[in-house]
Amino acid sequence: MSIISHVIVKVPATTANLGPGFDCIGAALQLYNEFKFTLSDSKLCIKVHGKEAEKVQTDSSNLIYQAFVKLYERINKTPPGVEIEVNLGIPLARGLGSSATAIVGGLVGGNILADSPLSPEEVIKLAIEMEGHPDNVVPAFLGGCQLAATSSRGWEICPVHWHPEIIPVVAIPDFELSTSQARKVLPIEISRDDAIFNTSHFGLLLQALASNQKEWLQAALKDKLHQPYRQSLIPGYDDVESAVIEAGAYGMVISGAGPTLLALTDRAHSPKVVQAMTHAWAKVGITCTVLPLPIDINGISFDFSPLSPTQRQKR
Ligand SMILES: Nc1ncnc2c1ncn2[C@@H]1O[C@H](COP(=O)(O)OP(=O)(O)OP(=O)(O)O)[C@@H](O)[C@H]1O
Ligand SMILES: N[C@@H](CCO)C(=O)O
Repeated sequence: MSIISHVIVKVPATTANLGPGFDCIGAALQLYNEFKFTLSDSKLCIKVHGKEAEKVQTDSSNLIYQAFVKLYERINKTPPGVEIEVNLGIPLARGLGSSATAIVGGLVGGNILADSPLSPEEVIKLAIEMEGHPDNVVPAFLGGCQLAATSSRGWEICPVHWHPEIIPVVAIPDFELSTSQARKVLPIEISRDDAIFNTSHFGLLLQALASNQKEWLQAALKDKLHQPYRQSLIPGYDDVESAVIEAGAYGMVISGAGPTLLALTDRAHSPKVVQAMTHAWAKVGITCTVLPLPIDINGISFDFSPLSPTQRQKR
């Protein structure tokens, strides 16, 4: 029996892939969704607040609720009645890990209300299983920049040092691109040359992120696994990239599956890069919100209240 009446879980946005690290690396950003789970005797109730709130399902197909139910399935218990209140700070289907926040939020909220039967490692594993790849859910849960690789134990998760002088700037356009649509355009097989290209550039990326070595970062953000195939889904990609380089950034990549674009820059060039992204996209008729977003180093955070003695007696 739960001794907790409600829990609030805050989960950061994430930017996955970082160029050559398709499906294996991602970093948490200081932009958040917040989920409040309250035990309830009545049927499921989901309330959503914030911009784009009307786009989120409020029935049992809601991804947060699906994750909540999954948690209870994993521990062989019937899910309790719950009211879910969502404060959306992260735009949906833009490549900033909104689905990962819903999955992580639902699993963590469910686990806490069930008195934490699963360890953090088990919750992360379940989140990867639900999302299908680790590069958003792992940094969303743990914070910082995280690399995940399969192993005989399941997953090896490894923090990646991110030099504090490397500033992420995201340009979030006013159109959506679902991850499933952006995955459909990818080839099933790639050539050996492209595999070597990505292996070498990904190795360089890890060293470049840790050292802030300018030339390494400039080269390391290149990729041949997904970006060349996805660029045509993002109008104005080449214009924004040229403007960003001209403004002094190290480079630009697609954030997650897109359409948000991520520039990496040093602190001094950050204001110019913000302007360049805004203007370059406006020139091709696309309105966007451009934000320098520092790395979140904490991952999930939560706050909960115990049941009152009267509530305990009722249950
Ligand atoms: N806060 C939320 N509550 C419920 N469902 C959500 C929430 N955020 C996202 N979703 C679900 O996830 C879908 C978006 O997932 P999708 O993977 O396409 O985009 P993303 O996670 O924002 O981008 P990326 O995976 O590239 O970072 C939404 O259409 C919605 O169904
Ligand atoms: N690695 C994933 C991230 C988006 O969920 C992709 O690029 O499709």
